[in-house]
Amino acid sequence: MATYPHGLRCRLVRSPEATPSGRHVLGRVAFLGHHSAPAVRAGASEIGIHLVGAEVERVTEVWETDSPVVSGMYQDLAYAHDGEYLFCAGQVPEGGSYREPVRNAYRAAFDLIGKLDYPHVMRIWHFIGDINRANADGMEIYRDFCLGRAEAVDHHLGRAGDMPAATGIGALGGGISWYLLASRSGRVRNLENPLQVPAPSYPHLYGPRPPKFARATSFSPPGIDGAGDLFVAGTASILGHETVHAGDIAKQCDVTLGNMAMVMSRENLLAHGIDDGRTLKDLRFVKVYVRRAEDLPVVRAACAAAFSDTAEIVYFTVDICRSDLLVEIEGIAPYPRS
Ligand SMILES: O=C(O)c1cccc(O)c1
Ligand SMILES: CC(=O)C(=O)O
Repeated sequence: MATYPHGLRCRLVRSPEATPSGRHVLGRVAFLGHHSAPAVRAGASEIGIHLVGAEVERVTEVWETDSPVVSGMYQDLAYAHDGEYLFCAGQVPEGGSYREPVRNAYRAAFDLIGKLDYPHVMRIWHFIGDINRANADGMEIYRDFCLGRAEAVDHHLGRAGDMPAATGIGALGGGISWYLLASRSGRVRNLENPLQVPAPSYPHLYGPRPPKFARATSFSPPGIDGAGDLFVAGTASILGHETVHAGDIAKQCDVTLGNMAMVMSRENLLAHGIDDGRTLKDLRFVKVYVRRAEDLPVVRAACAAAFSDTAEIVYFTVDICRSDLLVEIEGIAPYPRS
């Protein structure tokens, strides 16, 4: 993915293969037909997320570095780190309420980040079973999750503390599976999108505490100018804070892609003090989440037109954090651009 010293690299692997020589695996995220608990396997942190039916191609996202890795378990979190990068994965079991277990899981991760000294979190992913269903108290599970996360973030960063680009999406299995990437000395800058209200400022209409994430995160290792690796958060058909084009998959794709293009644009990077600019064609690793399987052909066509032929694009059929959203897309535009 990147050619700077201490390179962090992502690969999407469709069948088991050997790690290229000189590379070391920090984390493996296997998208499977079942969940598997975070564990250390062959020296790397590994988690299995139930995101595909038995009939669908399985894929593993592999995070590699070029320095040797130390791995271990910390309170149910499986982690690996190389002196510059930390990968950490966790799973909150299925239950009637997520507020407290999510708060505890986030606290464990903040503790680990502090203890190991990787203060710059650059990206987080969460896969939430029954995301649109009610918990035992009648609150939508996504809102319940957001509440626990917001409380942990308040505690560790303070109310104004900002969080990096994230994904919060459905899963086929229950509970919450999640993983993050952090760095020791790189520079993390969280970006907003002028077309969207920052998620942490969403009105109470969407739940008692807002989702704490940025629209994109620029990660620059020491010595690299510009945006470095640009992580674009899970993005959907939201303008301002409102869902637009409920029920219309083609229009939701257009708005989603427009939001992604805007957050990466030169205009937006300059507005955040970053002298750089990217387009949808710079995205190399794209995950596309589609609520209804019957919408896949329309979404595939929109993505094929928008993204580069050399982009790796993976499609999953899962629920999305608002019941009226039909599609959500995330991606990574790595440094250097090609
Ligand atoms: O709550 C989140 O972290 C989140 C982030 C991005 C998209 C999304 O649907 C949810
Ligand atoms: C996708 C989503 O949940 C958001 O942008 O708020």
